[in-house]
Amino acid sequence: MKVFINKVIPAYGLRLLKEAGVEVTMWEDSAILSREEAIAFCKQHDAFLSAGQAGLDEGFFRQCSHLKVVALHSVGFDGVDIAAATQQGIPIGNTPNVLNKATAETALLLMLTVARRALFLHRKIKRGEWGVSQPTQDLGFDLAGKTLGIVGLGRIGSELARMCRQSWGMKIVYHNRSRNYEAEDEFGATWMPFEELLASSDCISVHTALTQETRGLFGYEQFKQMKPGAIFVNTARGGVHCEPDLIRALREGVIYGAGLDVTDPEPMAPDNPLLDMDNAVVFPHIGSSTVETRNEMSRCAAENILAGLRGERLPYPVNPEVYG
Ligand SMILES: NC(=O)c1ccc[n+]([C@@H]2O[C@H](COP(=O)([O-])OP(=O)(O)OC[C@H]3O[C@@H](n4cnc5c(N)ncnc54)[C@H](O)[C@@H]3O)[C@@H](O)[C@H]2O)c1
Ligand SMILES: O=C(O)[C@H](O)CO
Repeated sequence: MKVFINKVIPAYGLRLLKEAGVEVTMWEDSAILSREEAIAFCKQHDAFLSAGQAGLDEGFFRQCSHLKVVALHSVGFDGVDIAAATQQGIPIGNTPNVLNKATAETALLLMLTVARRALFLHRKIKRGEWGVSQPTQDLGFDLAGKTLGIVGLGRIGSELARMCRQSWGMKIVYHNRSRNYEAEDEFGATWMPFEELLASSDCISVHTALTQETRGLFGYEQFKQMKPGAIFVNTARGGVHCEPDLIRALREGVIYGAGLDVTDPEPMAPDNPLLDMDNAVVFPHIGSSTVETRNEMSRCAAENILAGLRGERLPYPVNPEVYG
């Protein structure tokens, strides 16, 4: 059995595959594979482990209908035509839960960095502007005791809520498609309509998947409905906010600041205005980028591949309906 891997994944997951006798081809070049190149490789293999690949659409799955499994090295599966994979009988797997803490920590890091103006202050020292500090100078604001609004209180949103409630005593409000009663019981989270959450939160963190419903959910009108002193954080997908609207809101001081781990497109161009703004911080999509978490993600992906190759149900299935 042969698996094609389109990027370099941790040795941890690779070892699981090799120890099980799977023949591995891994694309180690820094040049990203085109959709056509990925299809050509997949045609020579029984399974595909994808750490982000453009064009996993209806045509891809039609041309690669022989694949016994496609294992994503991510929890998110936007950009993958799941219905088309299911139609071709291909199980898709992902890596849920193992990255909750790392991604929630990234959101928290962005919240703190923006609230305390950390990047601006770092640049100030670099410019030689660390003079006599005045007690009224370079002030940020406390997260402690403030209201955190979470849009999408699923696995990662709940982890962030837990951290912020337990360690910062933040009040948690949320908007989700359905009520999350466990979270309400565990950390007193309060569900509210989207508009009410916008107006009530000192910090808003986005944790929904990117779907037709959530694309462009945050535009200028939504930023205007937020408190003028509020922070916007997005570690979900860049498509959930409208970037030109965010830039306008930040320039006009409509909101206090923004922290982004995700942008649209990725990678962000080096001349993007957000990179020069003192009230914005951008990370290059590193939510799950810790050694421990990436090892665990590679384990999940390898286990999905092995189960798929054996014709067994995937341990972390995205489309369980494929089993009928
Ligand atoms: N920055 C990163 O590196 C990184 C890492 C992991 C995940 N992510 C992103 O985070 C997303 C969330 O991951 P998760 O594991 O917590 O997923 P999840 O499915 O557990 O949580 C998503 C939540 O959003 C809710 N939701 C969906 N559509 C909604 C809508 N229109 N309005 C309100 N709520 C809605 C769902 O009900 C669910 O509770 C992923 O889809 C991925 O895009 C990013
Ligand atoms: O969805 C995910 O898991 C991340 O965004 C990719 O690492």
